[in-house]
Amino acid sequence: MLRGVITDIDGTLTDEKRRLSTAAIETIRKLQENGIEVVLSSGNTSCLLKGLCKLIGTGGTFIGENGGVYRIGFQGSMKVMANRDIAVKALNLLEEYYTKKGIRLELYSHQERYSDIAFAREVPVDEVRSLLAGWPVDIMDTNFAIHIHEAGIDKGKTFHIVAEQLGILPEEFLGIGDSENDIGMIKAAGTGCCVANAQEDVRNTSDFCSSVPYGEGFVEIMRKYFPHILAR
Ligand SMILES: O=C(O)COP(=O)(O)O
Ligand SMILES: [Mg+2]
Repeated sequence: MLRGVITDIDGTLTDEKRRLSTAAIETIRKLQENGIEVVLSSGNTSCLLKGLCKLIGTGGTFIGENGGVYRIGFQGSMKVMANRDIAVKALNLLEEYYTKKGIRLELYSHQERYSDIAFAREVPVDEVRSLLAGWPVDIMDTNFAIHIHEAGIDKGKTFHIVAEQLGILPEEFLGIGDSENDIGMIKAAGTGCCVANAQEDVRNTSDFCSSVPYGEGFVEIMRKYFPHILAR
């Protein structure tokens, strides 16, 4: 039986311009009010996630920075899963290389990150991967940003810890997302889903993919798996 939902944010609850779907918010509220634990899981920062949990109306548990940070409930203290130093060193190398080419990387929320670094997708991710070949880091392209963090961290690994602390088995969760940073989480959840705009490798990992994209796709999937709560 499903007891929890772990959901990506950008591209799953939002559209391509990062605008939240109000229908998805309503759906999350109904799930949470009916005893389904909804966990937000994003590449974004803990600052943003803390606000979103409150404003959307979840139980306060989140995973941020692609698994690099997490918190259990509103009262939990935030835990950091990775050493950020290696990501910052990798960034220094990239900045040195791109500055010589006259390119300035646009960093995202640099001061608010505890475990990773993120920047705009204005340089080819394959080039970033080859510049950092052999470094003990993972590089994620989320369609919204390029992220770098210490190797071995991802939403899926941190999800296992979060599920245990919530007292819900990973198999009792529905996991849903849209891009490569969601694959570990979608695989780890008992039911793995993606929205119609998902990257090809995410579609191939999922048990079910919605017919419509973004927030509407999220709602379609929740109605399919929680018909008793979300009957129209
Ligand atoms: O922060 C990003 O790059 C994407 O965030 P997401 O994991 O919520 O899609
Ligand atoms: Mg996403």
